Amino acid sequence: MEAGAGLAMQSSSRAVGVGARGGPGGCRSGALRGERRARLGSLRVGGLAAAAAAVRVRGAKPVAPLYCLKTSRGQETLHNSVDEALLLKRKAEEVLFELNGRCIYLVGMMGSGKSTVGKILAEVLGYSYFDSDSLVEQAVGMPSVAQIFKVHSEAFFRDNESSVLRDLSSMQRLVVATGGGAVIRPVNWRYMKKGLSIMLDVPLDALAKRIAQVGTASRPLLDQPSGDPYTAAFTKLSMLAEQRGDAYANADVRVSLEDIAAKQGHDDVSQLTPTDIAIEALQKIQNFVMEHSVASSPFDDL
Ligand SMILES: Nc1ncnc2c1ncn2[C@@H]1O[C@H](COP(=O)(O)OP(=O)(O)OP(=O)(O)O)[C@@H](O)[C@H]1O
Ligand SMILES: O=C(O)C1=C[C@@H](O)[C@@H](O)[C@H](O)C1
Repeated sequence: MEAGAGLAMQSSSRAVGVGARGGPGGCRSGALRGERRARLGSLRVGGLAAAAAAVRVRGAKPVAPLYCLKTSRGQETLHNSVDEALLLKRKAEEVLFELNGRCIYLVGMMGSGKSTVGKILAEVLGYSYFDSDSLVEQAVGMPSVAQIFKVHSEAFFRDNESSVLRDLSSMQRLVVATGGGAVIRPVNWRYMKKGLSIMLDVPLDALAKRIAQVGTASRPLLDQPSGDPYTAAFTKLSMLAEQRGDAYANADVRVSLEDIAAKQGHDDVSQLTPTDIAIEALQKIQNFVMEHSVASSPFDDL
């Protein structure tokens, strides 16, 4: 089956909310409706670091700040998530224009949050979301990447991964969460360079903790039948990171969780929400597009 045949089935641009921690209880961008929307022009962001202290629509005068009310932990969290959702929405509006339909490819190690952050970006940009691992599963007709590796081989998986990326590269307005190893084949970069690529850079310790939490069975390159899952994941991820460092560096922008945490005054990346990361990704995209004047679409000439 051709990889492209499954694309429509997988698309989901409405997959997740944009609230704090990305969880079901998080505050969604729907919070923008009503009177709060009118204040968007100059919202002071109490819940984020000083760097993100103010968001202003061009030419608008500052209005009353929306600070966290520190009366209770719950209220503070609510305000933080409203601040985050508004900032995310505002950034997405700016970036959307500059993207001009270009696709976004998220690259990074296993567990780096490509799917989690990718769904948020797709939702706020109104893009369709695809996961290249899932598309390979559909194309091959097998329920998991792990099974494809077992029954066929890694090389077979990689061939199909390249076909999927080739098919996706002819489209517009997509956010694609790529497989962790998609970066190793130069031909995949030819496809991904039709859009903008973002590398999610997450410390290995945080990756290994995330992966150990859910187990390694679904990730064949990390799977180890016995032993401590954290140690197994950490050891293998360290090796892969070493091998793939240069390949990940091909990405147009790098989003470092350590940098975001430092800006926000956290000493641990685990305190960052997926929304924090999505906001930083949008900011980095905007900087990249402005620096490289790539506002025109690669499809303009076609
Ligand atoms: N910012 C975050 N903070 C804490 N946990 C997170 C964060 N982002 C993602 N996670 C969790 O880490 C795990 C991996 O995330 P996700 O599936 O988005 O990564 P991925 O890069 O798509 O992984 P893979 O390439 O292996 O499929 C999930 O359990 C997810 O809930
Ligand atoms: O890092 C990798 O090489 C992989 C990551 C996963 O997303 C899958 O694409 C597969 O398990 C291989």
